[in-house]
Parts: sequence; structure tokens; C-alpha cells
Amino acid sequence: MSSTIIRTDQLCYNYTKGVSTLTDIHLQVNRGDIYGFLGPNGSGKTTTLSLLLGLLKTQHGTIEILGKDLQHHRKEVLRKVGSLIESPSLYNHLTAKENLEVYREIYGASKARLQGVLNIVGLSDTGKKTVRQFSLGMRQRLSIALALLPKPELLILDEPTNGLDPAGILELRSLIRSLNKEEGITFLISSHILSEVEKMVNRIGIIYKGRMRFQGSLGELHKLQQQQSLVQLDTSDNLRAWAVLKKFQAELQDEDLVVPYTDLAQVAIINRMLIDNDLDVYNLHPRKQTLETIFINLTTE
Ligand SMILES: Nc1ncnc2c1ncn2[C@@H]1O[C@H](COP(=O)(O)OP(=O)(O)OP(=O)(O)O)[C@@H](O)[C@H]1O
Repeated sequence: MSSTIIRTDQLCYNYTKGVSTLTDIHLQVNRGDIYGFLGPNGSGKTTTLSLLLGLLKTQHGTIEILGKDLQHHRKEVLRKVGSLIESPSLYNHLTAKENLEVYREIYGASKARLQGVLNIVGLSDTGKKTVRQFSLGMRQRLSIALALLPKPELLILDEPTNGLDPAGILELRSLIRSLNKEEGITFLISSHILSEVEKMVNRIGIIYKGRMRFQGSLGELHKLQQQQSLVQLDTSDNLRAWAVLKKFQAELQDEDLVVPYTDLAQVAIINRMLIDNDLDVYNLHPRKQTLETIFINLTTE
């Protein structure tokens, strides 16, 4: 069985003629991934997810889901995909179980499956409580239970952490992790806040103004973070210091000398080299990039 669950190639989309909303989106989600699809508001996440779910018609490029071309195998493919893209219509006057019962027949799921998904999302003991009395986190988990009824292989969640309090985010994160581990479900999760998904995803795609700016493992993003960490220096002779530190890819930026570094031991070596070359160090300031600053750098002009 193919290990690629979603592959898009040269996916483009325009709502308005002449105005590109998506340009050449190449998304690759592998079986077993929890893939974080990140980008600021308006960058094109929902448009991409809508195309993947056949809610918008592909104008250019290809979408392959579970090894099949979406355009030619739409029904067959989407049967194996669950989603939470617009808030699903939950009935406020019904209990969690009654809500699931409404959808159970549509999805052809068994009563045992209904009870199973209630257990999975931790709502089996809500009894006679109606959805009106549910917290946002509970509603979100009930919506996920609905999406789980047909036993999907892939779940696509659009901004599932939106509006949740920290406890709700933690619950959702642990639910997603356990569904991934225990039920083998692959996830594609969009968010505009890196820190809210960073702790649960293994792969990341970053989109900005309709273009992919990064795609890779969380480890690769960390590598980028390390590569972009800089030590800022001021010495008695910055030009000579620059020559001494050339092999570290030192650069002169205006008056300052900046040198990329990966760990603090390297900063100590840089300092020693300057002193050994009779240069006085007036200022040495390591500026470690955070994942958040990398994300911001990738999603600004
Ligand atoms: N139905 C529509 N008609 C015209 N333009 C649209 C439509 N839906 C979205 N857009 C525009 O397409 C661009 C991408 O929007 P999209 O909703 O895909 O972004 P997003 O990353 O999901 O943002 P958000 O986090 O705000 O939902 C935006 O400029 C948006 O204004």
C-alpha cells in the first residue's frame, strides 16, 4: 500500500480571474503523519483543504488521495476521509449520543461504533446533558466523533484549536495523538499558530500568500532554526575580526559582525579566536532563533 496519503502537484486556484489564491501547492502527507498545515490568516489553508475535500473544483494541477486521483475517484476516496472544516451542524437540544445517532445511519455505522467513538473522544459519560450545555472543547470532540463514525483513514481538521482554552487544546492534542497511534489515523491539521500544533505534529507545511514556503519534518524545521541562529559581535576591529572568522561564514552587516552558530560551544570558540588574534571583544550577543521567529520570517515579506 502506498505510504503517501495526500499528494498534490502544481495545485493552483483563483476565486477571481487574474487573482491567484493558490500557486503551485505541492503537499505531501504520508501514512501515519500528523501534518501541521500552517500559515497566517488568509494564506490559503481553507482553500487548499476545500480542494482536497472536493468542496471546490480543481482548476489546475492534480490531487491524489490514498493513491487515487480525486477527480476520477471522488466518492470512493472521500468515503475514507473524515473532516472538520466548517463547524458541523450539531443539534443543541440533543445529547452527544442522540447527535451521533442522527448521523449513524447516514454513514451506515453500527451502534457499537457509535458507542466506540463516544468512548474514544471521552464523551461517554455526558448522559442526558445536551450539546447546549457543552463547552467548546466538548463540542469540538463531538464533531470529531462524528467524523470518526465511518472509520476514516485520514482526518482533515481546519483550525481545530480555534477558540479553545489551554485545557481544551491539551485535551484535543492528546485525542489526536491517541487516534493517530491507536487507530492509525493520518491527520492533516491547519492552524495559524505554530505553538498550538508544534507539540503534536511530525511534519509541517508552511503556506504564505498561496505559496508553500516550507515543507518537511519537524526536525528539518529545527535544523533551519539552528542554521539561522546568529551571534552578533562588536570588536576593536570588526573588519579584521571578519577576516579571522571568515570560515564561520561571518558577515558584516552595517557596523555589526554577525556569525551563524549552532551551539554555544561554537560561540566560545569564536570568542577565543578573536582574543588569540589580539582583538578586544566589546559585545558578544548570541541570538537564538525560535521556531516562532522562523515561522514569522517565512510568513512575512
Ligand atoms: N469564497 C471566496 N471568494 C473570494 N475570495 C475568497 C473566498 N474564500 C477565500 N477567499 C480569499 O482567498 C484567500 C485565502 O483564503 P483562505 O480562507 O483559504 O485562507 P486561510 O489561510 O484559511 O485563512 P483563515 O485562517 O483566515 O481562514 C484570502 O485572500 C481570502 O480572502
